[in-house]
Amino acid sequence: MTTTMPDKKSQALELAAENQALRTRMAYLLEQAERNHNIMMRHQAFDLEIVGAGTFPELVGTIFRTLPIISELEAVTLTLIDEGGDINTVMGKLGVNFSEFPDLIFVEEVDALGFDLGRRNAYSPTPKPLLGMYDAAKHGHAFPRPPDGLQSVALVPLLRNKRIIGSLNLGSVDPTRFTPSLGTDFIEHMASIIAICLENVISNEMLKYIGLTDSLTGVYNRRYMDRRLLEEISRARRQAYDISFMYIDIDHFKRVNDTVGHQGGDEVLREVAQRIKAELRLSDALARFGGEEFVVLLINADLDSAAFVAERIRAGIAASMIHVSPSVRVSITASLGVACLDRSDLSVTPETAAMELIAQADSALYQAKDSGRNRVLTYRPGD
Ligand SMILES: Nc1nc2c(ncn2[C@@H]2O[C@H](COP(=O)(O)OP(=O)(O)OP(=O)(O)O)[C@@H](O)[C@H]2O)c(=O)[nH]1
Repeated sequence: MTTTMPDKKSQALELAAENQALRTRMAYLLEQAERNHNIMMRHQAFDLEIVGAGTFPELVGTIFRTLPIISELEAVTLTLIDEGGDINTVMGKLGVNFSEFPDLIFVEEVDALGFDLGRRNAYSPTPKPLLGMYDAAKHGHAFPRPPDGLQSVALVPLLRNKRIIGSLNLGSVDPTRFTPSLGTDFIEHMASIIAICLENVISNEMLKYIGLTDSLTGVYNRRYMDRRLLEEISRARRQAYDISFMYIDIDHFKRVNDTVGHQGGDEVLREVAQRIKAELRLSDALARFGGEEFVVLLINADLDSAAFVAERIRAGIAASMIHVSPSVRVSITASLGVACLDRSDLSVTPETAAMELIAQADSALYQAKDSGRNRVLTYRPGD
């Protein structure tokens, strides 16, 4: 009877303390839930953004810009498998500037990604992410510019239909961020969305490229040149520099076909395309307009310098015989017509200016053919 009071008091104190602890725990859990909710929302917005990316630079740009922020990471890099360098070549041709993406790494084969793949076959389980402390010798290939104090990393395979297309590489200065015991569902899910988006934009860009190139010679086609010409005419007018256009037509190509066959003729077209290309600058554009006709758009070139390049191309084509097979060689010449864009009349639309420029080069080519072939003629207004 006499001892119950202190007990009750201490019980009450204990309850109050427990209550307080529960409240603190509750507040912590609420804060965590809110934080997770925010992270989820940011990731959902990120997913929407990358799913909506229409081009390769837009997609990788978004990944490198946004992912480090929403995931609170100090390093995010991407390694892509590019067997034979096709992705690199096509993206480069479509104007992707890889120097803008120093954290984009291309490797030739899957072994270079650093996953422990062992002997794989169609039934092998999909490889799991690699998580752990950063080790320059082991992970350096995935972090070409490691941030100061990089501590823990996750290398997450990018998978499409069980095929590894690359890896998403995440790095943190927090040593506890990526530990081998951490659950990987979240980062695997993120990597799977990134992999789908990457595959999508890469195939879209490849299709775009195929639609703009000539399948026989690999140079651009008429559709590309028509578009590019309009862009370049507008730019040349704005920035006041010269552009020139050149028609190149192989002489007596019908005879070549008759002599070496259509396949032999195709081989000649491929070789001529290479010989023209060898004389051009990277900024110039070469296209096959169809048949045995090539055109070149020269940026920052007046009529005289374009004629000089044309003469080099003519000489390059005529210089040595073309091997169409180990036992058959043919001599080829070409005629060239060159014209320079008239920038004086800005009331002319770029479309009309393009048509005029093409027609002027064509008329110079006609004269070159007419006056004996294997020569360069220029179009000079008023001549
Ligand atoms: N092998 C091959 N031949 C083609 C291709 N496209 C067009 N040709 C041929 O190119 C030849 C063009 O002949 P023409 O336009 O008469 O001109 P040419 O014989 O080159 O004579 P000139 O231009 O006047 O010097 C035709 O025989 C076409 O069949 C192609 O993709 N491959």
